Amino acid sequence: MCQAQSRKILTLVLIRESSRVLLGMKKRGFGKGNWNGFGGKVKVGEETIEDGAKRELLEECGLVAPCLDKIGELDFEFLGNPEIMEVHVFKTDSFEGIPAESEEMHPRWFSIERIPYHQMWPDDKYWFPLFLKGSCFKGHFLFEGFNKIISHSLKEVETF
Ligand SMILES: CSc1nc2ncnc(N)c2[nH]1
Repeated sequence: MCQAQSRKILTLVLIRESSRVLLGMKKRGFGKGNWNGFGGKVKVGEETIEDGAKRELLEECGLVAPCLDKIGELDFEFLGNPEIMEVHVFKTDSFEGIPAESEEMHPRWFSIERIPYHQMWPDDKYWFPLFLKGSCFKGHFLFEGFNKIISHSLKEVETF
């Protein structure tokens, strides 16, 4: 008997300069202890998913990003959980402000040669290199628990 599946729309923003990427150490909640992009839920009443992404970026590290480029869509599924996380991934290299710590996140710049994959979600090592080379991508990751990927699919796409 298959379970009905529902989807939760989430955002993920990566701030990229020529040779470095801004990541945030998640201080609490889901993903605590991982270096993540910035993002989270899209609120009811927010015009677009991109608006939600901009709001989360500002809340989590104090940066204002006037425009975000959509670069990816990642579906995360967890064994036994019918709710699929549909994560819309954005990047930008233009922002205002200085990265600041929040209750959620401790921001830090990482050289693109030294991305801390051992302290990131296990899926990142698959799609982050596509982000770093400027590709757009679509992927699906099936997790058992939060640390084991049972299966995944990932493809580069022309554009969104
Ligand atoms: C639940 S799987 C997941 N992978 C992720 N990669 C980067 N940032 C996140 N918030 C992520 N969540």
